[in-house]
Order: sequence, then structure tokens, then C-alpha cells
Amino acid sequence: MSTRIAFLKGHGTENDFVIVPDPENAVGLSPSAVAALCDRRAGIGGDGLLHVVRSAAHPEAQDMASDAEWFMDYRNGDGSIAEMCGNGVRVFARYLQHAGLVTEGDLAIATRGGVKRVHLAKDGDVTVGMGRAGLPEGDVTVTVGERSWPARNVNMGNPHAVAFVDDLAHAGNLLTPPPVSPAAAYPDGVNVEFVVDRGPRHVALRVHERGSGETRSCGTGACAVAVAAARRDGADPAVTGTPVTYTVDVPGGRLLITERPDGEIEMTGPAVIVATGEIDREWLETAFR
Ligand SMILES: N[C@@H](CCC[C@H](N)C(=O)O)C(=O)O
Repeated sequence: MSTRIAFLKGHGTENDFVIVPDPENAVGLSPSAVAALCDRRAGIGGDGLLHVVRSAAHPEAQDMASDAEWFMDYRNGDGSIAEMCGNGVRVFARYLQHAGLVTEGDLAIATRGGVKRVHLAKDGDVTVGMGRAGLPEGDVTVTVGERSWPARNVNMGNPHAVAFVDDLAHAGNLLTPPPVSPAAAYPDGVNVEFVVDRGPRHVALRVHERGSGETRSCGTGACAVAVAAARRDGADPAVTGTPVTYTVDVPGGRLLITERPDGEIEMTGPAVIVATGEIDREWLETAFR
């Protein structure tokens, strides 16, 4: 067995990922190994990890293998598993193109949140069909220090609390997860978005991600924000019959989010591969099992 494991590093609007190509699902990636790889000082560094596996070779994806050859086994930076990662899907698609496994145009990627349709455009942007948002009933509240805001509970496959605030600085340093109540609304934890208006159908966010901390971007979070903003602005496409597009500025760039009258959401943004390298297998297997 080789003593080296290939990896790549990539990002989408500066939400950065360690990418581990492993078509036959042969590389054991325990939560502690993932956390070690994502560590920014002792490891490679990343908000999360994209484990690239053939759907047919992964027990969680075998039933999607006829629709999507590749499964995005996404992990958060702390080693936990999440249902979906929007920026991750774009970067995953870019990796497949980089590796010569797909070409420009349309493809499908299996995720824990179902099969996602992806378009790799000539201009370099990547568009992902993110599915429909769930809008669980019930009020939720986000608190930072002395301030609290009513928030919208939005599910994009993974859970989000979206709070509209006057100033993104009011989110504070986001070194710890902002409390969200009632906790029962999010039994598996939550990603929290703080949002300000920048102009008509144009917002900006900061995000604290479950399992990663504050990140420079969150694709599912941007979708959740666009959905919450459309409901707040009286622009729900299911009601108006007209698609609505929000420009969502994130600390690491810009995403365009369109919601259609049937509820389907599309996200468009960049995806970049920045480096390739090799992981020392002994380090991975002995130090972090
Ligand atoms: N950065 C991602 C979301 C990653 C998962 C999230 N931290 C969770 O635990 O739900 C994105 O771009 O969507």
C-alpha cells in the first residue's frame, strides 16, 4: 500500500476544503483524522473536507449510483458529518473537472441531501440545483451578548437560523456558537446567518457554521438567507409566480441565488482548485485514529 494519500485544496468564495479523492472508499477517515487534516496549524487546513467516493462504493450513496456516479462525503472541520454543503458541491464538481472525470456542462453529484444537478459553465462559474427550502413553523431567536433577534428557521438539507440585523458587527467575534432558542428547534445543531441589506434584492451575511465556526462563506446559508429575504420582502415566488434572484455578498465573495415559483433554488458562484499534494499515511493512521 502506498505511504502517501493524494489530496487537493480548493475553495468556493473562500469556504475552503481539503479534498481527498478515494474512488473505492479505501481511505479510512475517522472524525479525528478529518479534524487533524482540517487543522490550520498542525494539518492542511480547511473549513471542511470533501471525500470523493464513487456512489457505488459508499453505503450511504449506493441507492443514488444510477443517477450520480460520484458521492460527496462531506465532513465539517471538527470531523462531524453534515447533510449538505453548497460551496462544497461546486468545489467537488470543479475537482471532477480538474481530474478529467467530467467535462464542462451538466452533471449530477450524490450528497446526503440527495442528488444535486450541477452546471459547469464556460465562464468558470458553477451552478447547483439546491432543491427546495424547508420552512419549519415556530419562532426562533438568535442572541449575541445583550442583543437578540427574531430569526427564520430554514432547512436546506441542513439547518439554518437567519437573523436580519442592523450591522454585521453586531454578530461579534463569533468565536463560539451564538445561542439559538428554543434549542429544541435544532436538535442536531444549527448554522447561524446574520444578514444586512445592501440594496434591492441584495444582502450581505456573516455566518457561524455548525462544526466549523465562522467561515468566509456558506452556500446553503446563502440560499437560506435568500429564501428568508424573499419572504420578508413579499417576493415569495410561489405567491408572485415570478422567479426571484438575490445577490448574497459573503466575506469571501458573492453568490447569486434564484428561487423559482416551484420552490427550486439555484446557486451560482465560483469554485477554485488551488493546490495538490500528498498526505503522509503513517501520520494519518497512527496519530489520529
Ligand atoms: N459551508 C457549507 C455548509 C457546511 C455544513 C454545515 N457546517 C453544517 O453542519 O450544516 C455550505 O457551503 O453550504
